[in-house]
Amino acid sequence: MNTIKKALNESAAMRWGVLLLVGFVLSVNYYFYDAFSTLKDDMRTVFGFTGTDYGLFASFYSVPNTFLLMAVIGGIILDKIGIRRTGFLFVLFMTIGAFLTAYGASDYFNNGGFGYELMSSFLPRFSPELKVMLLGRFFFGLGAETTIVVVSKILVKWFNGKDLALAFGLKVAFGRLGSFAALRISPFISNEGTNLSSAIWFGAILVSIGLLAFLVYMLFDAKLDRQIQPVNNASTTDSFSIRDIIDLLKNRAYLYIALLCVTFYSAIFPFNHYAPDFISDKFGLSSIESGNLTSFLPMGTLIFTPIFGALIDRKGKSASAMIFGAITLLITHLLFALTYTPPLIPIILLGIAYALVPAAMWPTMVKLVDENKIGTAYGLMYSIQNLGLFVFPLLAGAILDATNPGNPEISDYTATILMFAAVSLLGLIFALLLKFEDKKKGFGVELPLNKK
Ligand SMILES: N[C@@H](Cc1c[nH]cn1)C(=O)NCC(=O)O
Repeated sequence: MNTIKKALNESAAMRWGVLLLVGFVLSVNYYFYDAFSTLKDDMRTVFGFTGTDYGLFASFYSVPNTFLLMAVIGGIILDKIGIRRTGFLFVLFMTIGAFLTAYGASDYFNNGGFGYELMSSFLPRFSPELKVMLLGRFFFGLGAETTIVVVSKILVKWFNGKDLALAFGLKVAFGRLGSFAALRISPFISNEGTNLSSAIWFGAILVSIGLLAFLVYMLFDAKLDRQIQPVNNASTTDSFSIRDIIDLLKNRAYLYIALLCVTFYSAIFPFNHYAPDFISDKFGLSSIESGNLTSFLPMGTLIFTPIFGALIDRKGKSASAMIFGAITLLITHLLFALTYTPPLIPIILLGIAYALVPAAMWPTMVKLVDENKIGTAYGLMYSIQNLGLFVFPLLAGAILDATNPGNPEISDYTATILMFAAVSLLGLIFALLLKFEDKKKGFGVELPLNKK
């Protein structure tokens, strides 16, 4: 009788099952990241948060990843101690952060519960609930970014040579599904702020279910390791050197793509934090209506990112796709800031940019960097990106407050959105520089990703 067993990753059903499990972890990550954008106005009425307070809250996600370089360090830890221990640790951080955030917003805490006095005893400019929520956002960000790097490594482990690009496109789609759900469910539960705390607890509970899903994944990961360990042992000993980071930063094409990454996402994610409130204020919609409208964005990208990814696999033109996406983003912000074009039109344009650039940008890394340095390359790119995700929500909140004195119910977002347009213009310049550098050095960024 034949006793040779297939490794788990050779079964298509197992691979897609694993994608579903870790995709769920990403969905809850993105859910909690985006759940607050439709609650901005509710946090203003319930907690008296100003635009600056809200901007600070959104920005705190990036503090550990930028100032403590946690995304790079997380990537290095991942390469050293492996997927299971790193993944568990960082998904746990994400869960602790989500629960801390919900605790800070809870009625129990705000009625003098555990820690309230302590939190009232310093920095009186910030309310006790904001301070606890900032701490929660810090831990959530610390866990969430490295979790994305861990999931990328899991996909390489299971899908390398077997539909890897499609798996990466679907990974982005799972994230967008979480954002879509957040924009729909969060304002619905909050019900104009009457159940604000429940809306945040709901998100935290989802994140904790993500931790359970990761624990289940760990069982499969351990089994796969038992099956493939002898084969892989020889190739997993590449140690980290600071020289790797210096070499990356000396590679101009890598630098341009990292700068495109920070500017492109800084004109999207921080904008998304304000989009439902902006649309509601400019076009006179309720928070549920503007949340529903904004949710077309992740819904569209959920469908189109894997499709654009599959096209780039076959036809190439990644640099051109990034340039086209950057131009579309610039047009979107100019339409939002300077015209009353029905908001669905700029949202569709934004969706095209938001699907096109990520589909082209993330896989292009394999053309610029050796495969054994790719974890460090992504980690460094995420840390640089988080600098933008820290600065721009803060700047947006400060511009909003400066141009709308007195924290009014309806705000004029023109100056804030023009700031996002300026950032998009910078992104376009870096996309063009990338294309020129590729032409000069011949990395092959415009060539298809699939090998003939
Ligand atoms: N670093 C993440 C930021 C993020 C957004 N939502 C949750 N985390 C990122 O850039 N992801 C790439 C993407 O295209 O979603």
